[in-house]
Amino acid sequence: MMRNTKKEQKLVHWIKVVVLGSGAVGKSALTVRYLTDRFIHDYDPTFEDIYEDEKKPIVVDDEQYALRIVDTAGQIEDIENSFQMRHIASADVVMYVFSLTESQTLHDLISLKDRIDGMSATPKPSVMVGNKSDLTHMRCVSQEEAMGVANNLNCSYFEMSVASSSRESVDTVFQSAVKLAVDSQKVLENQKDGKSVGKSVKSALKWLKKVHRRKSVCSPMFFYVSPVADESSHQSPPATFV
Ligand SMILES: Nc1nc2c(ncn2[C@@H]2O[C@H](COP(=O)(O)OP(=O)(O)OP(=O)(O)O)[C@@H](O)[C@H]2O)c(=O)[nH]1
Repeated sequence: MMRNTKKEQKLVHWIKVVVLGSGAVGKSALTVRYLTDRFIHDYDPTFEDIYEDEKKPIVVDDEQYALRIVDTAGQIEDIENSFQMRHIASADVVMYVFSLTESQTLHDLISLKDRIDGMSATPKPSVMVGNKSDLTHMRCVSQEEAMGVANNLNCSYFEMSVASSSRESVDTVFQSAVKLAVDSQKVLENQKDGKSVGKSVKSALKWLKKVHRRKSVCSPMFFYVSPVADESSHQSPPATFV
């Protein structure tokens, strides 16, 4: 039997995921839960943490991808002039996190994505995570609002509780982010001009205004919906329930 030579082994590529969002929305809790399956109860504001995870590579199209996760600070007001920009500029995918218990964090996310997209010719592949779905009594962002915003911003959307969603749900968020990054790279390679198909922030805000004050719909602990191609079409039903 022939032994595998180094050349025959599958290459591991690195994917850089930058986790962004307002303070205390659960960016560190999400990152640590993914890496260790432990939930951090305490709040300790992050300056910047970088994790490299080669132990559980994510496989997309037969290739292995290891994650480099940058957990950023929640001080996002002047992010353009912050040292975090060097990570954002080199990110393969951006994970925007907001809290379902604070509408302002969703508004912050819209503005943040607009500013970040404006800094490069091609917007970064992005996923959006609505966190803290376990706090049902404090919830003030409905699924409908969040899905509409995600659709308008051309993001995949995940709604979950880092505190109580299953390990598989947490893994799915990162696996989908990697797949999105890989697929986007392939699309860009195929389209030399690679200009954005992203939709305007104006339409995201318009959507929020439209559904504002409507009754929230009951939410499961976790669901995922990918962006739909047609802005005028209705929302897809959740693709995954865990
Ligand atoms: N109930 C509940 N609490 C959560 C959840 N996710 C995070 N938290 C709590 O929210 C607080 C803030 O979480 P962090 O992960 O530190 O938030 P962050 O976004 O990294 O905050 P910054 O470092 O300031 O940017 C902590 O006390 C967490 O335990 C969740 O899904 N449910």
